[in-house]
Amino acid sequence: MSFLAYFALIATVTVIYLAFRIVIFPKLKIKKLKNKYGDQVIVLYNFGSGLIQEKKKSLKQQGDSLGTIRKLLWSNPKAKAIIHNNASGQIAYSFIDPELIKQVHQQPEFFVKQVNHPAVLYLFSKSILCMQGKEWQKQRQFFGKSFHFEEIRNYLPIIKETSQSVFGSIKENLSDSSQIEIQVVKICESVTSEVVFKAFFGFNSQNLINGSQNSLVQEIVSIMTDSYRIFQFNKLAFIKFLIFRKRSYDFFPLQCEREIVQRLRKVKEECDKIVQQRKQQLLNNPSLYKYNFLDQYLKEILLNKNQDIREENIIDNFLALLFAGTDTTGNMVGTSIFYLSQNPEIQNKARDEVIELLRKNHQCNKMQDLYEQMTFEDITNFNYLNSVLKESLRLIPPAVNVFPRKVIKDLQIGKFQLKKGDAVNTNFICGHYNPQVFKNPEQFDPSRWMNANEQNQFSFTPFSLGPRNCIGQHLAMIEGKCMLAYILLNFEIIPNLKVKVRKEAKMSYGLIPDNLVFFKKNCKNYD
Ligand code: HEM
Repeated sequence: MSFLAYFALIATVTVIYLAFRIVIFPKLKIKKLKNKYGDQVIVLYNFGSGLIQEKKKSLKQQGDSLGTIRKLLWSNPKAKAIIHNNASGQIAYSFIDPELIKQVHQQPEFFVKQVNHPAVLYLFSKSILCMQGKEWQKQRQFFGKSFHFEEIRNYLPIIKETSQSVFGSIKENLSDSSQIEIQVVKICESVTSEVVFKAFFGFNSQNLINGSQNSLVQEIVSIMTDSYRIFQFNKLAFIKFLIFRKRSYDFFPLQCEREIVQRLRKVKEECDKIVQQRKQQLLNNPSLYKYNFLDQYLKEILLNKNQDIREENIIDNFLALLFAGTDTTGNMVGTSIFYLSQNPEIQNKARDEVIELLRKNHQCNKMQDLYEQMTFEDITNFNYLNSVLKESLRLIPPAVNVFPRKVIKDLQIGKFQLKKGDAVNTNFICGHYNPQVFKNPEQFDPSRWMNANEQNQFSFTPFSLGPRNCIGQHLAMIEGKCMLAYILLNFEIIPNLKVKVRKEAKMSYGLIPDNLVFFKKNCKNYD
């Protein structure tokens, strides 16, 4: 047989295999499942892309990536799950019913996290985010201690100082009468990313990477965004991803993929330099240990000789915290700032709470002094501000899609029989907009959270649930309240009426464009 004939044969077999895997198998299976479960399920098939295509269409037509899903839910009130295809032809269940979501997340032994994105794997495969089983348990136990609610008070000085430095520089550039357009998520992310960096390494991230204008943190955040964009907008990269999945950077790399890999390598090398330097310092002088993640790691390894904690996990875990804690928390605070701008009464009420509580607890009047005196206890007592953040998380949960889970043993979830190899995608948005739990679900109403009866822990799950829930949730809420307290004390938040706001599910779910509000110096007299 000639080379050409071989090539034609292989190409034909590949096309037939892909047609079966991506089109015929999922279509038949979805039809079968619809017959079996009837109106308990909504079914969706999108050629080669699963829900990704549905979200793109929905953003274009309705200005909300999740608009179609929301409409489907409302027109199918009996549905407990959406069954759809994933990009690779896998069958995926997205449960709607909170009880079923709870059952999935409380039985992690039946699932593994399915992480296919090559950049995510390159950056985090040896981190808590991607690990499974016993390895994950060890990491979670070690990290869990530092993220305990009471431990977060140790990071408050870092959070206060970073918020003040970022938002304070905006204030310095404003005269009493002027106002300035604010890129809300971008500015909030510059706080949240720096907080993770400082909490991890104990100093700030000003050091530049050779050849880049960015600080180390900015470079990492920008690599993550760029690598997601490649899949979104480069069709060739996406097709390669469908075929090679997590190895797609390894085969026939495109120029843009090569660049990402180079940048990833550089970032890891920079982080490694920091770790090695600190290790040497501590070996020379153990009395230098401080309260930060890196020193705690090195203490376990060098002093306590803990075999479970390994040096090779340090950088991946730092990158994982940065990935998990920057964009999410930035979007939560950015969304809150947007809603406060749209609702002046709520904004005033939140500001009044902060000023009254701080004045009651401290002997000072000026906004700057109040912020400087603010303690961990004050922040935990900002109940209304807490409700503002929760209401933003309900309406626009930044982590709307958790990593898909792959079923590793057949199991029953409610009436649904899940087979080994199926995927489970969780869409928290469904519970968050359930009108039976939240009256007027589309309305931004923080006061609903002041009434404890209205809370339903399984319908409101922005931080996921079960043993693999968000380890950084207390840190995120304290950061959020601290940033909002600074903003409310120092600025009036004014809506940018020129922008047409949309809701996009990309790396996080959030509002676009980013220039959502103006800040004006708060010159009111509160005496
Ligand atoms: C508003 C802010 C945040 C939201 C909405 C959020 C949401 C979530 C969600 C939904 C998960 C589960 C993901 C999954 O199972 O696939 C998760 C996991 C995680 N989050 Fe967060 N997160 C936030 C902030 C943070 C912060 C500030 C940090 C740390 C600096 C953090 C670190 C992590 C880590 C390490 C995991 C993986 C935990 C594990 O697998 O054991 N998150 N987060």
